Amino acid sequence: MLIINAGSSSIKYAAYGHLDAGELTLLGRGQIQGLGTAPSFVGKNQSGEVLDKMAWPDGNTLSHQAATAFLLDWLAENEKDIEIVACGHRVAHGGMKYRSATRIDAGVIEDLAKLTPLAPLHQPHHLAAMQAITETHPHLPQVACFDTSFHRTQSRVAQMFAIPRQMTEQGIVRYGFHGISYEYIARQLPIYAPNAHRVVVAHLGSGASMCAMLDGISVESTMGFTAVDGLPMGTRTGALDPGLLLYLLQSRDYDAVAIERLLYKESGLLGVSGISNDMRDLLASPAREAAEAVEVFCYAVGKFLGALAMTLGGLDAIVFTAGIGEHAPPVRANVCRRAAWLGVQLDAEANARNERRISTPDSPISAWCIPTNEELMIAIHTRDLLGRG
Ligand SMILES: Nc1ncnc2c1ncn2[C@@H]1O[C@H](COP(=O)(O)OP(=O)(O)O)[C@@H](O)[C@H]1O
Ligand SMILES: CC(=O)OP(=O)(O)O
Ligand SMILES: [Mg+2]
Repeated sequence: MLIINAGSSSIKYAAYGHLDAGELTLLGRGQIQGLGTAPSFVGKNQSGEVLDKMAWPDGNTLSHQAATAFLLDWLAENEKDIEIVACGHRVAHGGMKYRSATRIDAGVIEDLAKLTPLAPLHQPHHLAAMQAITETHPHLPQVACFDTSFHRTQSRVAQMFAIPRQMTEQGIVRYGFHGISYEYIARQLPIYAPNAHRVVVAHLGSGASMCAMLDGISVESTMGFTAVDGLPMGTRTGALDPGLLLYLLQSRDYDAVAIERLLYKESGLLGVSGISNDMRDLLASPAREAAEAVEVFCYAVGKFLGALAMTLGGLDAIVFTAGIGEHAPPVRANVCRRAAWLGVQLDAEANARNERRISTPDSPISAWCIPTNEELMIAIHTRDLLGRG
């Protein structure tokens, strides 16, 4: 099975073999990361050894579409031994209709395309990947796995906006995203922290959100109807006073296109720093603006941690994952410092080494750094769905 996970700054792929006992075996994986800043590719074999890598010097111009085409060409050329029998795709938005993994056909593609305005940095790239695969492998079964599925366990109240009821009934609700990642973490955490029932997971990547889970079930998340709500992100605003948008429309000559650009592309870490949307650049920069962008980000993570702990009636553990969550000790340390009053005691050395447990052994609330694996989760759903057929 070929798995494709298009994110806002990256396209990740993995190939899994499906052996007799239903076990999934990793055959190879890799990604193009840094789309929009400094794109680079790495392809690895099943043991994690690098097979190939390259970087695009005039990087900013590599589109998601070109990156997908590059990956498919590279796989055809360099992974000739892997015969693809199915393809699983990550899809950011499933809307009201698609609540679990679904076999892709022309009707599904048409439905998902209608959700593009709700996830403009993602949905077109998922669809482009499906179409590219359909062209090269017209009979290959393809499966869509949705970021929104995991959150459908949330209470009606948690999913509601305070808007006229008929709009809620039409599906204008808080969907939540990054659910494929949260589902993977929900399966992993009991291995490390079997007694953690009330957990907040911070998926901090180019897109960033947080999820409150009770015994591995989503009860609340920071993202809403679209993937722009909640935390500030690489280029997205996060939660914003909606009155500001009205002001821009009425008094500053903004139109919908300019608003979309502001919400999705010009803001977040990039907008505040004026330097980069990549946390690595900001942590390495001596500029005051870079430090301020990091502070704005960590402040928001801390603020939402408090709110999510409230929805759980307390907190047993916090988990950091995704690009920033897995690789940026200063960000985790900053957030844990803010949560010290709640009972999070950071183990600074474990944190600096990106160890799994980053809190002290007697910390009342434990803190964890757990790498996510959305590709494996997609492979499991793809296998389960097609296996049933
Ligand atoms: N070593 C690192 N230190 C700090 N931030 C990092 C590091 N590695 C990756 N990141 C951050 O993670 C982001 C990518 O995260 P990822 O979860 O792969 O994003 P996405 O799936 O949204 O494209 C990058 O934009 C960068 O900000
Ligand atoms: C939903 C979302 O923001 O995804 P990503 O973090 O991959 O951009
Ligand atoms: Mg991602």
